Amino acid sequence: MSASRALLSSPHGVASRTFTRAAPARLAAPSIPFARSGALRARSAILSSPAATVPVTSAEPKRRISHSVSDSAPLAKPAVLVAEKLGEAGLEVLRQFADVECAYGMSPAELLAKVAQFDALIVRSGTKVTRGVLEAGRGRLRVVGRAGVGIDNVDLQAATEAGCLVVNAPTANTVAAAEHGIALLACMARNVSQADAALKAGKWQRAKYVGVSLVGKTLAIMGFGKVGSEVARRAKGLGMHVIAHDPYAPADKARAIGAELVSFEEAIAKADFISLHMPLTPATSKVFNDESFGKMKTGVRIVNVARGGVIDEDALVRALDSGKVAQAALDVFTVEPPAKDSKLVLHENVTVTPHLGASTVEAQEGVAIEIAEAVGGALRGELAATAVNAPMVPAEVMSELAPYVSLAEKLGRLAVQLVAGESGIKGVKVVYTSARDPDDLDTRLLRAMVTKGIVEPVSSTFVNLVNADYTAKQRGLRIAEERVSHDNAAAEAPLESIQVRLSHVQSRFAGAISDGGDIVVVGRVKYGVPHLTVVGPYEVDVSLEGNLILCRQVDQPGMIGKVGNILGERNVNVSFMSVGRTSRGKQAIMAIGVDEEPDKKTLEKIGAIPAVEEFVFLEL
Ligand SMILES: NC(=O)C1=CN([C@@H]2O[C@H](COP(=O)(O)OP(=O)(O)OC[C@H]3O[C@@H](n4cnc5c(N)ncnc54)[C@H](O)[C@@H]3O)[C@@H](O)[C@H]2O)C=CC1
Ligand SMILES: O=C(O)C(=O)COP(=O)(O)O
Repeated sequence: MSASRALLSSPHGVASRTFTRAAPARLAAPSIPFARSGALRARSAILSSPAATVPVTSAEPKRRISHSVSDSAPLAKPAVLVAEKLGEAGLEVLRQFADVECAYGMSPAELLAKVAQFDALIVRSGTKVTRGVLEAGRGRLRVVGRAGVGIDNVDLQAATEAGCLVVNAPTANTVAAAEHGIALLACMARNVSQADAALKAGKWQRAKYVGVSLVGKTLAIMGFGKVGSEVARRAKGLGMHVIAHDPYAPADKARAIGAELVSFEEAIAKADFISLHMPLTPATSKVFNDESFGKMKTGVRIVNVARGGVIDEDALVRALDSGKVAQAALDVFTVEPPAKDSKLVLHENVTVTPHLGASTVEAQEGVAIEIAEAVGGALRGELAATAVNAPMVPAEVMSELAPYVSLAEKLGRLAVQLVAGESGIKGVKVVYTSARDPDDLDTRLLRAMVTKGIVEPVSSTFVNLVNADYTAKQRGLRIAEERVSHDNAAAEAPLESIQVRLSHVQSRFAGAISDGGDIVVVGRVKYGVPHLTVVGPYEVDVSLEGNLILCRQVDQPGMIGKVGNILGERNVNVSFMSVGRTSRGKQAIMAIGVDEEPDKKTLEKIGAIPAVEEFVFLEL
């Protein structure tokens, strides 16, 4: 049996059965059951790490990466460069297996000059691990450890190209960030930093610094993930009314904490205080801008311990000057450190801290240990649950399976980008249609890819084969699977189609909602390329490459030409176009593959065509 066939083998042995997998309670190295001989080889290949250059056999107790040293040769200790302050407890862990050099405050040139002498580099948010750094380290540098959550300072693509594994420490600083959010909230409301500065300057100004109370006020938490939900818990304890906006969070998780999930518009309109906890993604970049500030209550107060880039900082200065926003408390900035003459930082109604969210003794100890262990494990070639750029499957297994793996991820990405509103994702169902023997369909890898597609575009979590089920469980995503037999015994392809269904969820594109009220997308592989074949009730056929515009319109002649012309005029190259309709003369949808993202004006022009009822731009 081929490696890819082995990957699809199943222990279940029953066709057309429905089963819901409960994700494992504890994270463990995955055990993938295989029914046939040859499977073990495939299994060990799947589990070997990204930089794997030596395929290993299942008999080996530990898996290794990129070591050319034979087992009998004495192994030199790896060298680890720690470029930013790391907790002593983590340094102790590192020293047990590595020669450790701490070189804090290096200039970019110093880092470039040094990095080639090390097997691993550990950083926090203050060091830019650029393509140049990764190229300078090529040949020796195998692991970059980010002692914290956000990896926006690491060039992931360059790391992957250099065969360098990037690991992070995503959980140990959650509580610290939440506590800092609460600290800023209270400080801001009571003018603590302004009053402190005044008193130290000899001014006793009790009347000037009358604050506002928190109890009974409405706090909107934007981004109900790890940090946001901890802030919610604490704010409830302060007697605040907590609402939250997170289109991808499960409503029952919010309910359990006593927070109500609402739409973006409702959250910002109702809030007295707004606390930001979403990751910086293309969708959240500058989402707090003139328009959104305009919709807030006059006198709203804003806290940001997420990433500076989610706020248009010039617009915030304008809103502070006009009094629309009464106060802001900021731990993070678009550029760090911000300019010394930054109007925002110097604004009298703004409280600032220099990216201190994760900076508690306890969090730094936790993060340091978490990253030291992750780096140690990665250097030994063990599986890294917190690997950020680990590919799911090594090359030899990918040959036949690659398009299905990509299809599963892209359907997940597509489905999650269609989600809108306040209800959150209640459940995910993946339906595989296959002509293969039921024993030959283990869907673990495909399920992991769907999870990756759903989670990564909207969070700071990175999903790989090791952590997929754990991540889904942690986020409250219940992923049910169904396998449907396809009656085509001669079919060579492992799968006919994959359907991803998000149950009872609101959508940015009503055309993606099926009869049952679910967002439904279906795809299949054609000529080795993943294609989208169904959206909601509509059949389409568009290759899943580049980006996609979905457009719902009244079924009438000339629509393709109109939309095509608008895109052509703006130099947007159309790679694919397909129209699907439920019945003649009623409604149709157009799926248009485009190489580049059309600008706002172009999209508005498409929306202005009278027969167009709705449209959405999706990144694949
Ligand atoms: N200031 C500091 O020192 C620290 C900052 N952070 C930052 O805090 C942020 C949150 O971190 P975690 O909670 O660990 O991440 P997380 O991934 O657990 O949570 C992020 C949440 O935001 C939601 N989200 C995504 N797009 C959204 C949108 N458009 N609108 C509303 N919600 C959206 C996601 O569904 C997810 O639930 C990250 O940006 C992280 O880098 C984290 C730790 C320390
Ligand atoms: O973990 C994160 O995302 C943070 O923002 C913390 O950054 P730091 O490690 O304190 O430089």
